[in-house]
Amino acid sequence: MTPRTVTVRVPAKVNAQLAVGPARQDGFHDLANVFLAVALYDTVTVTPADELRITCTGPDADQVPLDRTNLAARAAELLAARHGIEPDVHIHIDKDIPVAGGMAGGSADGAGALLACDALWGTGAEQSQLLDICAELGSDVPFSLLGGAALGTGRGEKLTPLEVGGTFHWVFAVADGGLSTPAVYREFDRLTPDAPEPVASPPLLDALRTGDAKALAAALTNDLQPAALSLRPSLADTLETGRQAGALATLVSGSGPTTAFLCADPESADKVAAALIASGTCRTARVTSSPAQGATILPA
Ligand SMILES: C[C@@](CO)(OP(=O)(O)O)[C@H](O)COP(=O)(O)OP(=O)(O)OC[C@H]1O[C@@H](n2ccc(N)nc2=O)[C@H](O)[C@@H]1O
Ligand SMILES: Nc1ncnc2c1ncn2[C@@H]1O[C@H](COP(=O)(O)OP(=O)(O)O)[C@@H](O)[C@H]1O
Repeated sequence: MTPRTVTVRVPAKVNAQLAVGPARQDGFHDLANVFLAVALYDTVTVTPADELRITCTGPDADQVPLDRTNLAARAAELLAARHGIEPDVHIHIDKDIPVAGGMAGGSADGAGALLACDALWGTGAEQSQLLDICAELGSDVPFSLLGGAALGTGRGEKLTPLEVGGTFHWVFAVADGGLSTPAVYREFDRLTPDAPEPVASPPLLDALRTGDAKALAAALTNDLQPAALSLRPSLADTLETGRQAGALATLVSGSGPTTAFLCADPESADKVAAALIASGTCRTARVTSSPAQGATILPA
């Protein structure tokens, strides 16, 4: 029997390494993108309806498009088209991942809607077919489906799962307003005319495998960070506040403007979050951990 409603939980991500090569002919950039899923989640619920419609709740809900440009709507349309059915479904997104924050919230909703519609419609797609649709939706979407940790090559859509030997503790400082991912890549091109081919860092992969937070802190890099700081110079104050409060490492999350702080333990993370909130250099700060499971159907 096919279910009447399906709810899927999908994690945000941070890029432990984001090595960016030169712009390709198609406008994308080749990456060595070490994705790490973090335990901040959107939940996507799908229910049969007369036609495709989207609703959204959560603190940033007013910034989420409710038309067919929403990645969750596009996911439902792509899956339905492949199976010759109509995408008549109500998709509700309960959004906890910051919008346009460099944490792949839209990608999470795309992956979540795809998995949920597959279960609702009984289309029974293999994971490899779902991953292909994810790659059509966006470079980060396959990782949202997979979760855990993975190296993304190509434009980030070709994934190799990575082993993670422990729990890492993070604080994310949420900024006011988002940053446009294409604009940050354009600024990267301007600042980095001779970008080398991107390569994954062996010390970083070792640190993930052994679960060594200090080694991971020493190896975190983001080639988009100078571009994000150039477009949003105030992020430097947020990074400095977290560093002074005891973070092991500070980093812009992907294309930003969310900033990420790797901490030694949950107590240190609480202290860093409190300092960030008190400083007024961010809208809010969230304490969480990684790795986190990819898109998961919740029990009815
Ligand atoms: C930077 C990263 C790091 O994981 O994520 P965010 O920080 O935005 O979440 C990703 O590369 C974002 O991936 P995603 O948001 O899925 O991007 P897409 O929809 O595929 O592409 C949007 C635009 O970003 C640029 N883009 C994206 C990926 C890539 N490898 N090279 C690019 O140049 C292109 O201008 C493209 O038109
Ligand atoms: N489900 C969605 N949730 C959030 N944003 C979405 C969604 N679908 C499409 N978007 C669009 O994608 C843009 C990037 O959003 P998001 O994925 O949250 O950020 P980022 O790419 O920085 O991780 C938003 O500004 C919005 O216009």
